[in-house]
Amino acid sequence: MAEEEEHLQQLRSKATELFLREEWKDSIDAYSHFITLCTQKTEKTSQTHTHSDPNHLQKLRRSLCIALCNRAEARSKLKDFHSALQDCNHALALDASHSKTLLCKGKILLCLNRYSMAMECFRTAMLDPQNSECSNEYLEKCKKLEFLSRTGSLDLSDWVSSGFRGKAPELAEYIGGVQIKKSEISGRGLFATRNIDAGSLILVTKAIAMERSILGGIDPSEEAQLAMWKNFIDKVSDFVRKCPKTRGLIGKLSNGENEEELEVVDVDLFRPESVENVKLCDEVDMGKLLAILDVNSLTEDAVSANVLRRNNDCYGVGLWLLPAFINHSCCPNARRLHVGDYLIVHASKDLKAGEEITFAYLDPLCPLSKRKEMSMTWGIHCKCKRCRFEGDVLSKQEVKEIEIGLERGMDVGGVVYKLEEQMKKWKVRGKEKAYLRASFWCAYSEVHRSEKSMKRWGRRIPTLDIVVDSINDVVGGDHRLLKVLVEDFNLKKNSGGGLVEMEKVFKLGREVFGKVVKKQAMKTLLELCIGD
Ligand SMILES: C[S@@+](CC[C@H](N)C(=O)[O-])C[C@H]1O[C@@H](n2cnc3c(N)ncnc32)[C@H](O)[C@@H]1O
Repeated sequence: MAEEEEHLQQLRSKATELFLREEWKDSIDAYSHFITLCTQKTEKTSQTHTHSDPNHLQKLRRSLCIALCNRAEARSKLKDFHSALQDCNHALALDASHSKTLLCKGKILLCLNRYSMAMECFRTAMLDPQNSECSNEYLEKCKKLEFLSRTGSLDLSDWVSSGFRGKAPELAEYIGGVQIKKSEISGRGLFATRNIDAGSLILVTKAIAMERSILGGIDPSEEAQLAMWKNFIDKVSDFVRKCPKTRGLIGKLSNGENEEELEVVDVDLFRPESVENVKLCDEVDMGKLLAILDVNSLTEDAVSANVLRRNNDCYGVGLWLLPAFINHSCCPNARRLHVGDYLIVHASKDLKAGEEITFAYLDPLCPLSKRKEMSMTWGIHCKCKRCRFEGDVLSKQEVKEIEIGLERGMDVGGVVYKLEEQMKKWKVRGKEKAYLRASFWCAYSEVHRSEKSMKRWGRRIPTLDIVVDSINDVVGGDHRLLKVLVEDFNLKKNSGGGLVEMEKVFKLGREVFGKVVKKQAMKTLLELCIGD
């Protein structure tokens, strides 16, 4: 008996030592060994009641509770949140008021963005004077995040005003008025359930996994990209293995095949607090997982990420679950912004209830042929209204000549003039005119930048603000259009005018960056936009 006690004592000391040295994996193994033996001993003792010390059972339970709590903490350090939570629940079943476990469980729930549940833990942990100060700090943080996640009232102003320097602001997951439905574009899509005005927040989602790499230069080597992609896959598969909920949800994403037959998923499953309702799936095989990542992963190419990348050549790839239901359109109505591991999606046009929310997976200010080429990498064959219209027009000899002329370095003013004249002849108006202008944006912007071209063509082609307005109407906010407007505004401001232009700039600014910043921070963004 004494030998058994001594062995347990030694095991516990070894596990604690490893834990204090932050050797998480080894300490988990040592605690697991201790927990198994201690559980057996506890059961035996409680069955026989033969031990002379009446406090013995209580001591064993206490040791078991502490060991489970420490293993939970070690597991959470390795991001094995599911098993860590199980340990916490087991420990709390032994002692419901064990404040260290309550604190540990609260922190894990906070990492999983389950704010209300975390708050409960911190409130109870506060009852222990030893942990009350720390629990209170966490409780306050949790309250703020819970409010953010309920209301979506995000404000990135301070961070933006500092030029994205320093620590990114604490964000919370938020799901606005959206639902997943069958889409006419392909498979399932994300739809607005209420009217959402341009600039308003739609979603804030934390990545399942992200990999960032300092790739150096604008054209990183294939080797560096492959290494980053491999690390990313390892991270996702590790997470999927450890977390049944994530496994269940990833299994619902498209792998690019038979999309029309895929199940329409309830958006509530993606709320961090609604864990228990997910129908768990045992396994996602590696082949399917790779296909899913291929179809649904996003690179960090949004504006804030670009700014970050400019500072340190950082480049990232990640998987965000709910945004993975957003289909592509060449006339998108939503944009994304990256902040840390979070993806922020906002409306870049006014959305009507019932309307499908779409991103541009590829540059919408490109000619159809280029867009087709780029969409091959996504494995999609876009059949949006714009592509269908341009497909018809492009078969016309005159447009072919315009394209060839551009490729051969023909005077851009002449190209724009010819295109505008042809559109008049074919009676192309409104949106359709904007489709073609968007496709030839390069030529429009170049001619307006060149004094020489403007002298020659200026009076025969539409002004830049007419072009920007019409393109903006179909592609939603775009930073290149914004840059033009800001430059125009600066010119007019210097000659004493510019109020109307300023209003336009701020409107387009909200479409490009979202309403997540105050006016002062928007000015910083506009300056960055010009500098690009
Ligand atoms: C990120 S998923 C979007 C959600 C997907 N429709 C679903 O049901 O899960 C990307 C896949 O959707 C399809 N897709 C998205 N936009 C498309 C478009 N404009 N045209 C054709 N297919 C599209 C393609 O199969 C693509 O690989």
